[in-house]
Amino acid sequence: MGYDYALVHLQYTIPPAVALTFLYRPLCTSLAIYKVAFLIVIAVISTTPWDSYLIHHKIWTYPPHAILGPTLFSIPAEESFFFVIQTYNTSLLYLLLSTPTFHSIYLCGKKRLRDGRLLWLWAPLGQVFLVGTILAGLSMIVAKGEGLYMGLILAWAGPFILLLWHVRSPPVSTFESNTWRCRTLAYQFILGLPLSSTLLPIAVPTLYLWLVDTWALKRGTWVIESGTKLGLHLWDGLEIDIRQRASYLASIPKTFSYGARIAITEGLSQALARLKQKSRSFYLASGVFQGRLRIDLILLYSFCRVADDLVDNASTVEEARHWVHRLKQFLTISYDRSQRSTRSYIMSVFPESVQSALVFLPTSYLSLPPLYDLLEGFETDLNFSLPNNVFPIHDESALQIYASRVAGTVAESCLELVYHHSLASTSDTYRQEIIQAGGRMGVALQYINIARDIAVDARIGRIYIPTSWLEDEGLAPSDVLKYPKSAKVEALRQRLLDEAMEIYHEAKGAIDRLPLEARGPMKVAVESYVEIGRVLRTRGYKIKAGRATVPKLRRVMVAWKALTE
Ligand SMILES: CC(C)=CCC/C(C)=C/CC/C(C)=C/CC/C(C)=C/[C@@H]1[C@@H](COP(=O)(O)OP(=O)(O)O)[C@]1(C)CC/C=C(\C)CC/C=C(\C)CCC=C(C)C
Repeated sequence: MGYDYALVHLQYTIPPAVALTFLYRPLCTSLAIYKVAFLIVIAVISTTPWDSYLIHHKIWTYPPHAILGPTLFSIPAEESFFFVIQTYNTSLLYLLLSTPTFHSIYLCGKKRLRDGRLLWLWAPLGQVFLVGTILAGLSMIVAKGEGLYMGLILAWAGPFILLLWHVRSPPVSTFESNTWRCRTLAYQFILGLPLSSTLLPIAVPTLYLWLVDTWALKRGTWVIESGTKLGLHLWDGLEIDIRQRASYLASIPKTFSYGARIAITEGLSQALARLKQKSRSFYLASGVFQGRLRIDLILLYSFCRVADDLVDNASTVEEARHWVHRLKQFLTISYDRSQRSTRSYIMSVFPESVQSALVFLPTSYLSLPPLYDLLEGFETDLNFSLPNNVFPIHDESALQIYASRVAGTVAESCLELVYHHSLASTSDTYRQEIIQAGGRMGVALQYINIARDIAVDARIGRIYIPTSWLEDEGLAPSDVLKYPKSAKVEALRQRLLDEAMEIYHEAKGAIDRLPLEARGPMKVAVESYVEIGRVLRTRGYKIKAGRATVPKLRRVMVAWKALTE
């Protein structure tokens, strides 16, 4: 009996497991636990017979002075633990590194990789290579010579990788009322994913475990018997052993994410690109939501953004009104379940660049009133151009109504999605209380948005600060339009921020009453935006494209704090 192998774990595999658990803990969901547990079960079941065979045939031995003693099918307990901890570490690293990756957009529809490499060519190439590898492995086993160990590795790992290369998504995936034909092979998905989700989680543990292996082989903690190995060394002390690499590849959950059945790659890609380009706060927050909720929030954002932009970017008020009308018409048709012409209406009336944002709005579980009210809120913006020069936000109550229409409604829709995707059961009254608080939070965020954009809005003739507040400072709307950065306007910005913070503090407790899986991510979404308000309260904040920005590191810290609180 000895402690050598146990020490390998104590020194090299358990510390990274603890560190990765600590890092991943704020992002952990029951889905992630299921994924890791599933992979561990697969790793243990597939490796145990193979390892047991190696030990029985004395290809792989453990000196008795290096192990504690208990065995299962002749495999020392430490080695069985290795299957578990190695898979655990690699899976967690993969999950961490792929947190920002929006897997659904890599599912199908891409015949070419981004850099133009032809994907279809990879299928036969992969097949030939993997089948060749397996055959080579089998022939080395039959020859029973120095290549025996390598042969056993290739013949064992090859079929797993071949299987992964070829897993197919279901032939028909449905999303809402849209049916999309798509058959995806896993290799398309694997090759399409960013390297941070594929190569990195394989390369880092492989290199790390090579180093550990070197150390253990040198100390004699485990031994590969001579006569069964090729004798090739990557560096002094390390046999070429692709076992780790193969098992990492097999342990990466590349294919079966929650959204794996959704073949709306193109629409999702556009929605994600829109979010990434337009809102750094919500883009960061979207990374910590999981599964379908994440997808639907991104789709909701895409719809809101497109609707807002259509109205804001119109060259005349008439054109803007026209878009509001068409958007309302779109909602009416979508929610009139007897009509099946939503898609053709979208295609015939809206520009191609925005069509997918409307097609993929999940109308079957979002209610109509908040979406409709949002469009009514946009109509307020059009009143800035009325000829009588009276500004529509005349007092604080007009401001509140406006903010709850353009942002309270968005909060309501977000929360509808949270509850739709949650298994937690809550009473209607409880839910209504939360949704009401959410609406208030939306108002707070909109106040921050207005406080940030005073100068940007003034350039297009808009002032959202109530006219009555301007009067309190002895200002006329024209003063704000001309000098949006004056000391008096700055005082009004701070007054608006005070209001925003008061509402935020009132409403934020409700986030802790949300279903567990949405709490952390929702805090990240809210806190990332509120941080803009905090920045606006500090002197000498950074301006980018005319707007105050939160530095990247600070945003990440805010997200981390929100998740770990
Ligand atoms: C994580 C994720 C992807 C969330 C998506 C949230 C979402 C659907 C946002 C839509 C934003 C949008 C474009 C709305 C149109 C109207 C508008 C402009 C509203 C302002 C947003 C600012 O977005 P952005 O900075 O991109 O816009 P501009 O650059 O100014 O054009 C708003 C400030 C409203 C945002 C309000 C919310 C997202 C609601 C937040 C509240 C909750 C989620 C509820 C919290 C829960 C409780 C229980 C308190």
